Amino acid sequence: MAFYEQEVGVLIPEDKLQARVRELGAQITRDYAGKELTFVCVLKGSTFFAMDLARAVDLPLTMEFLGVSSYQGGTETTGEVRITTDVSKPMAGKHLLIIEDIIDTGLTMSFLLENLRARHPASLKLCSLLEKPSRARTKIDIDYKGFVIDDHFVVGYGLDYGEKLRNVPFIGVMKGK
Ligand SMILES: O=P(O)(O)OC[C@H]1O[C@H](OP(=O)(O)OP(=O)(O)O)[C@H](O)[C@@H]1O
Ligand code: HPA
Repeated sequence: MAFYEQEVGVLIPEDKLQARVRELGAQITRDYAGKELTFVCVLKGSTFFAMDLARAVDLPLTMEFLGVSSYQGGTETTGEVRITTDVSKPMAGKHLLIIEDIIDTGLTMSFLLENLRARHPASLKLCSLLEKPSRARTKIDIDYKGFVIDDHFVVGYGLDYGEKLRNVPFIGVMKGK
């Protein structure tokens, strides 16, 4: 029995996740053909999704990583978004695709979009595996979206609860929460 089975139930199973990642990869491949694409992967939550998606894109892309934190281990945002690690190269003139795990209140993405826009990229788009519209505090347009979910605090496939459960292989919900 896996370590998480008593506390986590399945919301989106692994095979459904992987099938959607392949579809998104094919769509991104078509849309960015002939362009130099840079993934801006948002640490830490998007890492599992970003690694799978990168392998589903049939283009020679570059990967950058940008760390932001606002939940500080809990299930409610602190409302204060901080950059914990910045990208390693200038972003000016590049075709940026932000890779995120979840748009929940939208506060993190609102901050990030403004921050990256100010660096004058050639283009800036957003790919998020999950969207939780019931908790949105600001409107975020998602160019590539995996799944829309109801108001659950989700874990797994990169998403954490108190920094744990990121390595659960599916999108799960905490039992009894
Ligand atoms: O739409 P919002 O309400 O702002 O929530 C979404 C953000 O919250 C999580 O990050 P977190 O701050 O937990 O950092 P982590 O990715 O390192 O877990 C998640 O990975 C998103 O970046
Ligand atoms: O539902 C969630 N789960 C984990 N991390 C999160 N960060 C924002 N929303 C969530």
